Amino acid sequence: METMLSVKNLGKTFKGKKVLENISFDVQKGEIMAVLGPNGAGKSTTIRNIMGIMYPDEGSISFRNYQEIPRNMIGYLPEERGLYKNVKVMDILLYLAELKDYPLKDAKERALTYLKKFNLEGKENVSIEELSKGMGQKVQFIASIIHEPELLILDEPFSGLDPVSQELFKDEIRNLADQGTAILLSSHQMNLVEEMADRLFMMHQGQKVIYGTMDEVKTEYANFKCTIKGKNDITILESLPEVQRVEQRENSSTLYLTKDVKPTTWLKHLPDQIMIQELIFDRITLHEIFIDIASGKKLIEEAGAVNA
Ligand SMILES: Nc1ncnc2c1ncn2[C@@H]1O[C@H](COP(=O)(O)OP(=O)(O)OP(=O)(O)O)[C@@H](O)[C@H]1O
Repeated sequence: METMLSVKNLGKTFKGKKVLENISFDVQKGEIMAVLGPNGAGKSTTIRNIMGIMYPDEGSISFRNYQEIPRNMIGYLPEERGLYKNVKVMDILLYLAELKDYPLKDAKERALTYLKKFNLEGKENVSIEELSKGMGQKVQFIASIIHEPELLILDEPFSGLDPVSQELFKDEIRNLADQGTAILLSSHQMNLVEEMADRLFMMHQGQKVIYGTMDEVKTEYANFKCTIKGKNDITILESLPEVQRVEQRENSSTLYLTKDVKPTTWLKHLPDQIMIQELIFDRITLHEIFIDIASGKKLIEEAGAVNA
């Protein structure tokens, strides 16, 4: 594994308020690293510091062995969308490729390939302002990868996309990683992150709360839960061993279990009086871990930190 981006002990203060504190992570060649956190956690500030849009008060950022981050080796999809409005799709893509010293002939070929991939075939000569929001976002995504960057930074790439386009983006981001691109991704779509990220860095109020591979995070933080379909008395469910809390709906209940529960033993001891039409036993999702953190539950302190 080759480290492409290394962020060390980043700190940033705005008007006396510390918005980043001791942020450290790296991104390896060929991996998708997700930066997650609730609104205001500091994700965009971290990315803007990496991109040199602003400078950190503390810490350092390096790309491979370079002192200065070489802009033509990096692709960036900013959170704020918007390309020049009055310009044709192909013209803007070629212009941006040229700014990155990428050969025009190759850029044109790549542009056509990606326009086709994103169902924008034939839109080369349409001006940006005539495109829908989602179409514009696809063009902006193409603009961020037209020059074959070694490191790709995507700030909320899925926002505003319909489910089909989200899948297209997801597949393409995975493809790029498989071809060796190092990808740093910030997103609120937890289901997509869960499906695609190799590692994740979760932050809250400018600080690290979780850092590790998806498997490590799941094993460490995603306790088991058991969903039972059928009408049951909540007091009986709550009194079962190793049940932390119960969420009850009309005709089903979800039991959130303690960290060290052994599924086979636990299931064996379910009393006969419990009515089971269906039973699903799995782990809590990244979405649920995220909600716990964002709502300030003590999950992190209880579990300890991965890669602390
Ligand atoms: N230019 C700025 N001046 C002052 N404060 C700022 C500035 N930019 C960001 N902040 C503050 O820094 C904190 C982190 O903001 P940031 O935009 O990085 O969060 P985020 O995790 O990207 O949030 P979101 O998910 O809402 O995009 C917030 O408290 C925000 O108010």
